[in-house]
Amino acid sequence: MAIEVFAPAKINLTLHVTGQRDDGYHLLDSLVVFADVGDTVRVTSADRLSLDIDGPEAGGLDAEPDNLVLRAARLLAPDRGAAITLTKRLPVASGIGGGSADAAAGLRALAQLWDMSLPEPEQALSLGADVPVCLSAMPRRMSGIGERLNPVPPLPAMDILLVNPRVAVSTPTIFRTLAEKNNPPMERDLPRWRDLPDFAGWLANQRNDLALPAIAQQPVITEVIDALSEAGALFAGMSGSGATCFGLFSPDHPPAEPVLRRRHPDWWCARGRVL
Ligand SMILES: C[C@](O)(CO)[C@H](O)COP(=O)(O)OP(=O)(O)OC[C@H]1O[C@@H](n2ccc(N)nc2=O)[C@H](O)[C@@H]1O
Ligand SMILES: Nc1ncnc2c1ncn2[C@@H]1O[C@H](COP(=O)(O)OP(=O)(O)OP(=O)(O)O)[C@@H](O)[C@H]1O
Repeated sequence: MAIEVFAPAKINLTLHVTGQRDDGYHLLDSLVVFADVGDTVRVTSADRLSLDIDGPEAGGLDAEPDNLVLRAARLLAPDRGAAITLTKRLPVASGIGGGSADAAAGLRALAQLWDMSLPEPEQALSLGADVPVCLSAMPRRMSGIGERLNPVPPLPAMDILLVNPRVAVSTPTIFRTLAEKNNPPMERDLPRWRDLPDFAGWLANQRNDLALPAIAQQPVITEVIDALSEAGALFAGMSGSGATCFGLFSPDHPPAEPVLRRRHPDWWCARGRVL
């Protein structure tokens, strides 16, 4: 039996860093969505645990024991076997949760293969702060260090363009170089957005507190955000700790993607729909 689970890209539309715990982890308040752009995890029965990686972004990763898909398998059942194939389409270390999305998809696929229940969010968190939200794979307001998940008001339909300037960014380094750790959260109750322009206007007044330290390390991020705005995005920003940026578009007015691709042939670029 083969089971295939899609691992959608995670996008932090907002990312407010509101404090730091004694163990060094940061407290967040983030509006997280997913896109129909992502990796695929496929599992089949086998005596021992193995991982193959293929796909256009496979070069960025080795099938080492610390691969998050293998760590997810061992968390679920330390001694069981399965042959896992990871098709990698999301750039590695790019702020769109690739590893966490793969871990969550791996947990789903293997829980089905092995007829087990999924781990609790606290357990999933031990694989990575983004794993609980990736397990939900729905728009969520994420807080705590990533373990508290709340529903959000209905979002308008939107298309998304993801662009990565092909620079890898280390999440711990960006958190470490963030100057101010105690920033205000989003408003207590999120508004009921009328439509996409209303939502984009609201986003323009929110923040990604990791953008400044990420831009200090990789100034090209500013160029990416500008290019997305030039391509007609109603709102453009950076996801997670970068360097991937996103532009939001009305489904009726698709982005000027060919122009962007022509001007920046080296950048990774993927267009999709917000799920
Ligand atoms: C930046 C985000 O992508 C926003 O969604 C996440 O908070 C990061 O999630 P992730 O990559 O799954 O993070 P982890 O693998 O758990 O942590 C990587 C490193 O980032 C830092 N980290 C991560 C999450 C968090 N709330 N506070 C932190 O300070 C820690 O130094 C940690 O060692
Ligand atoms: N299946 C995987 N896919 C991607 N990275 C993985 C995977 N397994 C382990 N890793 C390691 O995890 C690190 C972070 O990669 P990932 O792509 O999850 O970062 P990210 O997109 O910045 O995530 P986030 O948005 O959650 O911060 C990489 O340096 C990589 O070596």
